[in-house]
Amino acid sequence: MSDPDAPGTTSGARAPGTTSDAHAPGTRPAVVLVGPPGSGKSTVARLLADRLSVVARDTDTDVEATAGKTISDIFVEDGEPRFRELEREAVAQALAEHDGVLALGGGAVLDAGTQQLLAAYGAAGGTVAFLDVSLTHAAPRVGFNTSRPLLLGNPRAQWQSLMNARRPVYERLATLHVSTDGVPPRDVAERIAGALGPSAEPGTTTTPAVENPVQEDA
Ligand SMILES: Nc1ncnc2c1ncn2[C@@H]1O[C@H](COP(=O)(O)OP(=O)(O)OP(=O)(O)O)[C@@H](O)[C@H]1O
Ligand SMILES: O=C(O)C1=C[C@@H](O)[C@@H](O)[C@H](O)C1
Ligand SMILES: [Mg+2]
Repeated sequence: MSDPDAPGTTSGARAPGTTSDAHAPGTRPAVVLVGPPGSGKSTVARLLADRLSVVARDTDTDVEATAGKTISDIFVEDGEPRFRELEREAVAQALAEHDGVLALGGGAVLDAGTQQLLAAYGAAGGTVAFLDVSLTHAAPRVGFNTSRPLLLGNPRAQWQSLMNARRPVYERLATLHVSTDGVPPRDVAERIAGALGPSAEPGTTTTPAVENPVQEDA
């Protein structure tokens, strides 16, 4: 059994009121990863956390820990609205207390409150990285099996439909846009680490290579 707080591990949800990561007031994630299913958020979060010597956290894992069941079971037994409620709470809690790499569930950005929190985090200098991927590259990664309840039925069409609806949101909230098509997860993590700049690159003075600066909405 690995140490849950070791660098690169994915931490789960904590009991309300606990502070096992010893977060100081004002603490925020080093980076938040957003993107559709199969974009590599969970995978890259672990690799990037290793790279930065911090802890990775995944709101999907947090929701499952809180509910005591898998996301698929939450969808079937409690419905998507209940899942989204648990997800909204998990995201808010993680944004408030996690100081490592934070991977969000693919649809977390659809919630208006979450959008506000992410916009404020980005405006305050936080990094929201949108892991972009095309259907062609997402398909073999996701495998389109039953563990992703929203992709049941016609997985390819469902994925593309989700992505079409969400792309504007991902792009609006992102402060960093990383295309992952044909890019191995480790290289995706490396690109993000490079974009985070000197604070994530001890001993260097490299200018952050932000590929897609924040776009302010009117
Ligand atoms: N850049 C990449 N290139 C090739 N395969 C990748 C890449 N990123 C992730 N994968 C693979 O794709 C699969 C899905 O990745 P992962 O679970 O990290 O995606 P996700 O964005 O977290 O999806 P979800 O939104 O469903 O949680 C994994 O098998 C992973 O190894
Ligand atoms: O894209 C989505 O809406 C989802 C993605 C997964 O990360 C899970 O959060 C869940 O399966 C829903
Ligand atoms: Mg994931």
